[in-house]
Amino acid sequence: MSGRTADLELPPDASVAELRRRAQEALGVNLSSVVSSTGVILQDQGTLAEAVEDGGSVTVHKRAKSLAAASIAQFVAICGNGSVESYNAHVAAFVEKRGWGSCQGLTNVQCVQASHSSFAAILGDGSVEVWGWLSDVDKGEMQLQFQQVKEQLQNVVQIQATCRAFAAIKSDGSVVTWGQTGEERTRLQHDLKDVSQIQANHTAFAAIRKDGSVVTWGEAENGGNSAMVQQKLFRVHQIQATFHAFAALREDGHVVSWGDLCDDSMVQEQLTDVRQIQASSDAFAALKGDGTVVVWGGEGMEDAWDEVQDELTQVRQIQATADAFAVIREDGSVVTWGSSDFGGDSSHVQAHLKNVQCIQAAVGESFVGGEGSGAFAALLKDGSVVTWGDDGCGGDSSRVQEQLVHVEHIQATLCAFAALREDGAVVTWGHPEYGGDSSRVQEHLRHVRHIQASEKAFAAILDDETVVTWGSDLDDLREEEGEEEVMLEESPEEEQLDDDEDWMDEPEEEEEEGEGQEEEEVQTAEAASRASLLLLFEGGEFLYPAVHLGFRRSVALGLGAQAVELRTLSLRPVVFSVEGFADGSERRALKKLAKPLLKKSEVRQFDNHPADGDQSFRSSWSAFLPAEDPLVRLIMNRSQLLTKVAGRVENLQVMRYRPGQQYQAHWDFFDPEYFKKQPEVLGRLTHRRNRLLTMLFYLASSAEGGQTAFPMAYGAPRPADPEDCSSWLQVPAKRGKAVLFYNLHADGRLDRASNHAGCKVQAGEKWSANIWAWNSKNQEIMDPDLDEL
Ligand SMILES: O=C(O)CCC(=O)C(=O)O
Ligand SMILES: [Fe+2]
Repeated sequence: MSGRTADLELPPDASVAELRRRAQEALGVNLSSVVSSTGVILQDQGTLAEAVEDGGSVTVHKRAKSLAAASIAQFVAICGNGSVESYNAHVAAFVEKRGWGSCQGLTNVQCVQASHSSFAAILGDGSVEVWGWLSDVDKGEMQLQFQQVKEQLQNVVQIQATCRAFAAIKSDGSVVTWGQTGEERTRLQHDLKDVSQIQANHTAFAAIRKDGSVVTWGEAENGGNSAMVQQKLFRVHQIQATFHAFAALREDGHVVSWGDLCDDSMVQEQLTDVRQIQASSDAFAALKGDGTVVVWGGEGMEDAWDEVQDELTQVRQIQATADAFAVIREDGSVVTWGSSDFGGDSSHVQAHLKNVQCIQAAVGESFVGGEGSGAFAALLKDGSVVTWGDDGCGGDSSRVQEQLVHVEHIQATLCAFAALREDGAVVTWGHPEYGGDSSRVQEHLRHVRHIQASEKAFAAILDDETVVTWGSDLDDLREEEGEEEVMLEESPEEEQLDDDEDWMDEPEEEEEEGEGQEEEEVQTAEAASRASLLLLFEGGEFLYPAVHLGFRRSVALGLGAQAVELRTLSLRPVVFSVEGFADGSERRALKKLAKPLLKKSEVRQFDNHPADGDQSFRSSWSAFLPAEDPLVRLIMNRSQLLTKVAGRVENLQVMRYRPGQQYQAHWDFFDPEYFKKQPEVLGRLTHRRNRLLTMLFYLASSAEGGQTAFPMAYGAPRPADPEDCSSWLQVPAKRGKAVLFYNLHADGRLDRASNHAGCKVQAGEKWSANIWAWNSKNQEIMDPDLDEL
């Protein structure tokens, strides 16, 4: 494992799971499958004796995680199995409505392309899904257009996007476009054949066809119309884009450019033997075979270049911010030109710019003619870093200079840098709102393997595969929402109304939310639209991201249905309170249905438990409700829509607790360790199959006590006393409310922090309904006989 080794001694009858666990501990990494020398994935509960011959070998695989960056206000998570989860306050609502917010719907994602405000993903079968709009106007328009072309989107191999439009290349070389592409559909349909590549700037597209000709569309003056240069556009093999123009590199080394602010007539003669083109927001720089550089376009950029032209020899690499260029020469020196706010002036650090290995650019946010700033960071061969450009954008790294040693790699957002050091630490500087301040997460930034930047935030993958994200927008979000109180207060008025026998009189409780609340939500949404964040799941199970304590999201469960609200109560275990899941008449009807069916609750016995079990462990009465009942079916469907676990829920169960009754601290998953002698249970747990989540909703609560409590929340150890609810995270069993929590991690590992209890009812009665969902579809698990642990 990256050169690390560990000696483990295990008896022949030790399980494969045990081997993996021990290896994980010893190496400090997450390991997924254990594979025999013949390539068979070994099942967890098999023994080593069965799996390996004497002197034989097994390999243990480490799951590689990757991160995908996103545009300004959105974020993309890549699940361990190549599926994707995208997320933000705006996007989430849409994704969840479509039902493929889960990793299931979007499996095998090949790539994701972000336009300014939305995403498109190519799925494994070559079809395309899109999501995420910042404004309703965009959304309506884009959705409509997408629906019109969706059927044509098969066998897609590449997608490109401008701010407002998408273009997808199909394997037969045809192109499908949607969004604001200009009203030229007929021409495009005719011209867009045999396309091999597409390049996009902010508002126009340029496609290279297999014969090297070019087809353009989109905003005409920004490159969407190439008629003026059309006869020169042949044998093109590469196109670069500024915000509003294109430059095409031909096989013969000539360059042709068109669009806004990109007049190349002054330099056309020099544009020969070009090897590479780099673009700032509005200028191009071409690196020629002889190591010189030619610049055109942009305001004042050609003049700036003129001044340094003598120095531009033996150039190896060109980098650009939005309004400046920097080149590394063969001898490791650096030459810069362009706006000093963007790093065009490096004179004050020239003495240090020796032996430069590579340059990273915080491009800056600039629109042509507008204000903005950017910076460069050069990584030297000795692992130190030199920066210049706008101080606030990372041009000034003096605050962290001493820490910038043995740097291996630098990443940049639009206005900040993060350096990964050899020792796995991360050093950040630059604009705090762009990730330049990582102090909030600094203690976690150890053993970092990889950093990734979006436009405004960073994410780091650690050696143990966890992901840490930072970027000050996230902090804003937190501050604006505030850390919610986790103990939900029960209002005494409501409690009184809910007496068991006067069901029919139960009034529908109305949420009394003041106007202040609404205002707060608007603010939160605004904050969210500015946030960039990367979230990542491993293993392909969709879990609602907990985000932070008090985080609220509204999930729409279909047309006309009221949205359900989830609020994060704990990050580990992941626990949400749920509002608006079932209404009063539904709850009353469920209770009525359950009443005649109630039996003493059972627990699935562990191997070493006496047959009659411990009576005080689970003392409630309960009933599995008939799945044929229309109401039961409705509720179960709704729970599947909410939790995105289609076809994997057990029958709905209703529980009644009377005074003194409880459910002591326990786990809802089945720990294979406890069922070694019960093959019928073990058989259901192969491939990390288990109970993924539990959703409880409270039907009636005249009870004192009876909370659902999580002893291990916030890092607490397993409780010594399984009945002591006093200091645990508690969710009151309040009528109409619900709680949703995950018993497993996304990859199927048991989350022991999900330990929970139904606290003792002191007085009155507690009625709740319970939905357990598995992480894998398996007919047998619907067998109500396989009861709770
Ligand atoms: O009743 C409760 O609050 C907890 C119930 C529970 O843990 C379960 O049914 O698995
Ligand atoms: Fe439970």
